[in-house]
Amino acid sequence: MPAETTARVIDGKAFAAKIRGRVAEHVARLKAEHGITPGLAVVLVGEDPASSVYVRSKGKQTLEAGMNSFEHKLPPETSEEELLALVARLNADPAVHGILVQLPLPKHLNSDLVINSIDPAKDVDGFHISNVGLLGTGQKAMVPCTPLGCLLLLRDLHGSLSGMNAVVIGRSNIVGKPMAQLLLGDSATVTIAHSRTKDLPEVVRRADIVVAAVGRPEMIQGDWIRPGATVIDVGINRTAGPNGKDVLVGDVDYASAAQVAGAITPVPGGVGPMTIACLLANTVTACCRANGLPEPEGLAA
Ligand SMILES: NC(=O)C1=CN([C@@H]2O[C@H](COP(=O)(O)OP(=O)(O)OC[C@H]3O[C@@H](n4cnc5c(N)ncnc54)[C@H](OP(=O)(O)O)[C@@H]3O)[C@@H](O)[C@H]2O)C=CC1
Ligand SMILES: Nc1nc(=O)c2c([nH]1)NC[C@@H]1CN(c3ccc(C(=O)N[C@@H](CCC(=O)O)C(=O)O)cc3)C=[N+]21
Ligand SMILES: [Mg+2]
Repeated sequence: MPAETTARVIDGKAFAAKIRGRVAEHVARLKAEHGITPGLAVVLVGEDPASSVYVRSKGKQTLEAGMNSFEHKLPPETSEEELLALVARLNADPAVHGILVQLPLPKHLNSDLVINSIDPAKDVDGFHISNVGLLGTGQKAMVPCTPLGCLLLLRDLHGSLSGMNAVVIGRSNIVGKPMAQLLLGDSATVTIAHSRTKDLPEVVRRADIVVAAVGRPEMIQGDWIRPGATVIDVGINRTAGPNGKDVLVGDVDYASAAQVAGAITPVPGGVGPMTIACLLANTVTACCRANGLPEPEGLAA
C-alpha cells in the first residue's frame, strides 16, 4: 500500500503547460508583428526507442506552440562527416533558430565534436563549450533545459533561493554540473555529490534542496531527507512493472521521501515536462536574440 503523502506534490506537468502557453503567446506575437516563426531542428541518430518517444513529443509540442519543427532521423551507421555536414546546414539555415542533437549518440560518433560544431547561438540544449563557459562566468548563455526547468520550479516554490543549502547528486555535463551553476547563480550554498562521495545519506541530510540526477532507480531514501526539504527528482528510469509493462520511476524512493519532504516532484509529471517546455522557451529566446527582439521574460536563468 502506498504510504500517506505529507509533502506538497510539485505539479511539473501543469507548470510546464503554463510555460508552453507563454511561449505560444510570444510566438504568436513574433509572427503577427515581425513575420518570424521560430524553428527547432531535432536530430536523432539511430533507433533508441526511448529517444524516439522524446523526439516525437518534442516535435508535437513545438508545433502546438506555433513553431516550425524540423525532424532529422538518421540511420545508426551515419558517419561523423555526414552528421557534421547536417549540423553545418542547420547552422546556415535562417529558418532554424534552435538545434538539438539527441544524446546519447552511437559510440562511433564523438559527441563533444558534434555538439561543439553547433552554432552556440542555436545551441538550445546549452551543451556547447561556449555556453558552458558563459554560464560558468555568469554571462548570458543558452542554459541546459533540464536544470533550467528545475530552477524555475524551485523559484516558483521558494521565491528566493539565497542562502539555502542545495545538494545536487550527480555531476554530469547535461544535468548535475549546470544545475549546480544555476543554484550558485541564485546564491544557494551548493554541494555536488557523486559516486565517490563519502556517506551520501549524511550529505543529503544537510540539504534544504535536494536535486537527484543519478540514473539509479529509487536510490535516494526518505530517511536521508531533512524534514521539510524540497526534493527535485530528475531521474527517468524505465523498470519492468508487475504486468510486464514498463513503468517510469525516479532516482528518489518517492513513497518514503514524500513522508518526510516538504515538497517533491513526481515521476512522471515532474521535471520531464519542464525539460521540453524549457526547450521551447530556449528556441524562442534564441530566435529573439538572432533578430534583435525582446526575449520572453521569466523563462531564462
Ligand atoms: N527529466 C529529464 O528531463 C531528464 C532526465 N534525465 C535522467 O536523470 C538521470 C541522470 O542523468 P545524467 O546526468 O545524464 O546521468 P549520468 O549517468 O551521466 O550521471 C550520473 C551521475 O550520478 C552519479 N552517481 C552514479 N551512481 C551514484 C551513486 N551510487 N551515488 C552517488 N552518485 C552516483 C555519477 O557519479 P560519477 O560521476 O562519479 O560516475 C554521475 O555523476 C537519469 O535517470 C536520466 O535518465 C536526464 C536528462 C533529462
Ligand atoms: N540533446 C539532448 N537533450 C535532452 O534534453 C535530452 C537528450 N539529449 N537525451 C535524453 C534526455 C532525456 N530527456 C527527457 C525529456 C523529456 C522527458 C519527459 O517528458 N518525461 C515525461 C514522461 C515521458 C514518458 O512517459 O516516457 C515525464 O517525466 O513526465 C524525459 C526525459 C531529455 N533528454
Ligand atoms: Mg524502496
